[in-house]
Amino acid sequence: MSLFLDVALGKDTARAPVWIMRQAGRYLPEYRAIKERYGFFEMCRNPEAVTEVTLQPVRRFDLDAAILFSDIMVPLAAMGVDIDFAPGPVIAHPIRSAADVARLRVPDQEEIAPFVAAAIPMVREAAHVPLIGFAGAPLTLAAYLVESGGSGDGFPALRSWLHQQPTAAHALLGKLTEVTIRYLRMQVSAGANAIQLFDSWAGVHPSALYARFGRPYAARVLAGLGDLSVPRIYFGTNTHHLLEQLATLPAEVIGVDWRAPLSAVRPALPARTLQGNLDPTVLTADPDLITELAHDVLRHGIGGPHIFNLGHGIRPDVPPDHVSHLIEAVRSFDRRQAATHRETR
Ligand SMILES: Cc1c2[nH]c(c1CCC(=O)O)Cc1[nH]c(c(CCC(=O)O)c1C)Cc1[nH]c(c(CCC(=O)O)c1C)Cc1[nH]c(c(C)c1CCC(=O)O)C2
Repeated sequence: MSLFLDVALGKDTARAPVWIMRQAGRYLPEYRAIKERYGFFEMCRNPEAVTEVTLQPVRRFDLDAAILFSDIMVPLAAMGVDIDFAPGPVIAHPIRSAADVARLRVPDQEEIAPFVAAAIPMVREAAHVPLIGFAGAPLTLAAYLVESGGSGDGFPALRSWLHQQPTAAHALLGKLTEVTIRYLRMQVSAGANAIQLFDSWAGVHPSALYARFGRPYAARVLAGLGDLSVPRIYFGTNTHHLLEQLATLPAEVIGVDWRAPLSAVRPALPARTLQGNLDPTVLTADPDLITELAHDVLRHGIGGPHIFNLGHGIRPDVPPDHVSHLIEAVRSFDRRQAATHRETR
């Protein structure tokens, strides 16, 4: 086993394992060099490029896990969606009607992303740490499909659509759920050691809407992997109002964004490993401040199993040296000693 998998499966260890969301990305010069050669989407579809880019951060840094290099939008191409990246996803024809939904294909497990199936064993062969596979959660994928891209202000077109066309919405979410289960099962059978379900925009919805269109589909995806004995991580941002609902998801690990300290979230999520949650902008700060704020996160993580991560993806303006510094700060923190110190204070 490994520190990352032990903690993901609920072990409360002296040292917190660490990995970083978007750890392969534009802040790394070696990533930018490969992207220049292929372009982003081509890179995602080339097994050698996927393998190389997945390995870049684990070669450079002392990380406890690798994450498959891909994008949550990748499996949607096999459903017949016309996608581009600029750099965020852009959908040529937004999905808005029952007929749009009906046209979407539900491909077999082997058809969804054969290049990912080819890359995973190559990564496993070369990596000395476990590999996290991932997919987007149905409601977050729907956000891009309906909005036809990203949104700076809470995906209003999606939220309107959920109110206007609930039947079409449930049909879309049902198809996305089925494809996502197949896609993640493929990743695990190819060799992924854990999976993360990215529901990045879960938090834009009021609790009642998330209860109808979000949680049930995320729960179905996670339950659909229940027989595979790999840890399941569910990650969303801005989810403080949804914690009661997250507490009943079939996931071993809940990812938390940077807004609230882990100690404030922990009581609502009993018997779960928490993952997070340093504010990503801290990585642009002076190294001494990085250490101080990373140790704050670690102190708030005491009281149950904790995987250290950022509260969302790493940003392109981060100097790679600051990442090495952060990992060193996490490594040097003894959670048992800090807990004793806290009790005797
Ligand atoms: C919402 C979402 C997307 N993609 C993803 C999410 C969920 C995670 C999150 O909330 O951040 C998931 C994702 N996208 C990417 C990964 C790689 C694995 C990793 O290192 O974590 C993962 C896990 C690569 C990527 N996906 C994308 C890039 C940048 C593309 C480039 O290099 O030009 C990378 C490295 C493009 C992308 N793709 C998406 C956006 C919003 C963007 C643009 C944002 C940005 O500029 O960083 C959709």
